[in-house]
Order: sequence, then C-alpha cells, then structure tokens
Amino acid sequence: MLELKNLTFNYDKVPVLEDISVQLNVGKVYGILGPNGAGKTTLFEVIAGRQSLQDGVLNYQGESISIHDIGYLETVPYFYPRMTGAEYLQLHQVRNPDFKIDEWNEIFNLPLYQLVDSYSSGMKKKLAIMGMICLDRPIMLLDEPFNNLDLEANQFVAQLLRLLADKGKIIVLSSHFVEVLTTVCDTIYPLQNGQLGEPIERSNFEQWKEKYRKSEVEEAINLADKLL
Ligand SMILES: Nc1ncnc2c1ncn2[C@@H]1O[C@H](COP(=O)(O)OP(=O)(O)OP(=O)(O)O)[C@@H](O)[C@H]1O
Repeated sequence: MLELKNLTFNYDKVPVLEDISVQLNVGKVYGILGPNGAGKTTLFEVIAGRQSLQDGVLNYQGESISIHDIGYLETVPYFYPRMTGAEYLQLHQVRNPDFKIDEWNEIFNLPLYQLVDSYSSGMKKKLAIMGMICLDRPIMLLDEPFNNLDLEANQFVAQLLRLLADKGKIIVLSSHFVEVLTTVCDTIYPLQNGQLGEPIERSNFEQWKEKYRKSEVEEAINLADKLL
C-alpha cells in the first residue's frame, strides 16, 4: 500500500497541496483529475522525490518510501540530447537485465537506433513508457500518459496499465480527460484547491460523469455564450 499522510507542499509559501491523506492499494489503477494548475504534477513530483517532502509522511508497505519504489512518467519526458532510443533503454536495462528491448519494441515500433532528438512527441512518450516498464517499479506514476499518443497507442497503453495493476503494481495517473480516466481507473480522486475530494468508484462513474459534464462544461459554455 502507498500511503500519503497529511502531505502539504508550498512553492515559496504559496500552498499547492494541503494536508492530503490517502491510501492507495496494490493491484489498483487510480486517477487524479483536476483543472490546470490544480497541483497534479506537484503531487507526483513530491511522491517521486523530485520535490522535497516539506510536510507529511509518504510510506510504501508501511515503510518510508524510496525513489527505487517509483517509476515516474513525466508529462513531457526529458531525454539527454545525442542519445539513441536503444541507448536510453540500455541505461534502464542496467536495473533490469531481463527486460527484452527488441521484443517490447515489436509492440512500440520505434526507430531505436536513431537519435531521440529526431523522434516525434508521441514517439518520445512511447520510449519513456518503455523505460518505465523496464524499470519495473512497484508504484507507477504517470502524468498525462495519453498526451501525444495516437488512438491505437492510447488504447494499448490504457489496457497495459490495467494489466500492470493486475500484475501487482500500484498505478496512479493524471488526465484532463474524464472519458480516459473512467475507462482505465478503479477509483478517481478529484484534486481541487490543494485537496483530494471524495473518491469516485467505478460503480458510480456513469452517474458522476453526467453530473461532471453538466456542472463544469455547461457553466463554461453558458459564460462563453454570453461573451460571444
Ligand atoms: N516550479 C514552480 N514554482 C512556483 N510555482 C509553481 C511551480 N510549478 C508549479 N507551480 C504552481 O503550482 C500550481 C500547481 O501546478 P501543477 O503543475 O502541479 O498543476 P497541474 O495540476 O499539474 O496543472 P496542469 O493540468 O496544467 O498540468 C500552479 O499554481 C503552478 O503555477
């Protein structure tokens, strides 16, 4: 279990995350849904150790979390310049020599012997996903994993995340797209005003989607209608 207790984070005294407590279980896919600037990336970066833990507790299986427990897919993955896709994966393979690069690439179909600089954004995303699978960490955090992926890759990655959860991972992803989250997740947590709202469970997704569409989108479109 991944446990966040009273997690609080500020950027220069501006609060972004306020007293977040949640328990996330093995074998489940969790979605974090929040508007732009809600703090999704900050939350992932604090859990992944990219931002220091200012206040609160982060435990995995009852012990203080280690960065080696976590695989983190950034919204826009960073790659060293002048590196090929194969070299990137070989670096990850040091941690998991059993990872079969060529077999996995039969699925992702990337030009692994070209420089990553020459890849499209979607290709870079696929490479970063391969890297994360290779690391094979028990907790996988994915910030907007579907951005830049084509439809087929989108569907594949969605099912892959379910498969990884079924094989014992804790998967946490963010997306702006409700439809995507409700397809993949077991539970969705809204993040707003620095706090996680009540969890929405799969059995309530349909009902919640109706309400969500009405409250958020209709309000915005009514306002736009007045302004046009
Ligand atoms: N390095 C930083 N320094 C100061 N403030 C920051 C920094 N990074 C993010 N913020 C602020 O923290 C808040 C949360 O940002 P964050 O990127 O976590 O949101 P998000 O939910 O991931 O947004 P989006 O959906 O647009 O990606 C925003 O108000 C943002 O301006």
